[in-house]
Amino acid sequence: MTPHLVADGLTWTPRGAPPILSDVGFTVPQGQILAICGANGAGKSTLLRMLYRYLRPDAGRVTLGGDDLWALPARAAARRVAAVLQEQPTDFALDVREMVGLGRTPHRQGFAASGARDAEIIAAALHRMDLTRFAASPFGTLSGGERQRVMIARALAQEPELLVLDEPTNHLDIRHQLEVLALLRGLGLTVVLTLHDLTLAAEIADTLLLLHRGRLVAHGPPAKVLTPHTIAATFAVHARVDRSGPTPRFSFHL
Ligand SMILES: Nc1ncnc2c1ncn2[C@@H]1O[C@H](COP(=O)(O)OP(=O)(O)OP(=O)(O)O)[C@@H](O)[C@H]1O
Repeated sequence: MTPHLVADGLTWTPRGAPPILSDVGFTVPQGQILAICGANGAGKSTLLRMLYRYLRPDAGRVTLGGDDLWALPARAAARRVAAVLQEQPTDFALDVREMVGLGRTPHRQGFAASGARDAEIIAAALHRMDLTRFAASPFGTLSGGERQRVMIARALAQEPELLVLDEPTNHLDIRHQLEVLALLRGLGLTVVLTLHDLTLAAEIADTLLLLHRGRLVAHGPPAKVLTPHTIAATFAVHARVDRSGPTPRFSFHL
């Protein structure tokens, strides 16, 4: 089966600095979830930026459904890839429905007003993220976790093929963490996300990629990738992996 997303040889070096990413490659089949894990500064957000067409790699390629992402017009790429980032927007004057409605922008023709179909899609995204009661609230009055759910709803309203999320469970309480991850699983979309919590990553991801100083340490099914050896190489900690339950549990020490 042809993978839906292919990243090949991704490399990026800022001017006058050492490489941030070196020859990173992976594939993600249609509808699967890839989790990227690594220490602070490992290059995870930099790698995501190449997938949502924000940072052009110095070398390497990203293809989605066989199309080179960097050869597509920006607007076409924006219809196909949605990103939920750690930095949240500051347009606090918009209400939640308007904020989610921004996800429809790449689908509009010229200055056309949003139509009934847009309104339906926005309402469905609000409902999915348990935000309907906040629809008329100003974005700026929401809690950090509620804002995070708005950003995910906005990405869903975009109806992308590929959803990229940078630490999507940040700010979320335990219930909403589990709900968001369950929702991502149920979407049927190709998803790439970064997560610091290895237990959550092992639970949600079909495949997991470990990055250390911009280089790939391991890539594959979580049970194969997350070993004491690879965790030590990635995070410089000793790890114990308890595999007695349905999903692995980790304990760490220095
Ligand atoms: N434009 C830039 N110019 C120079 N260095 C950069 C630039 N962007 C990122 N870096 C550096 O690249 C490294 C990787 O950054 P990145 O944000 O990708 O890490 P990360 O793995 O997402 O980290 P975290 O877990 O802390 O979010 C960091 O050391 C960062 O300082």
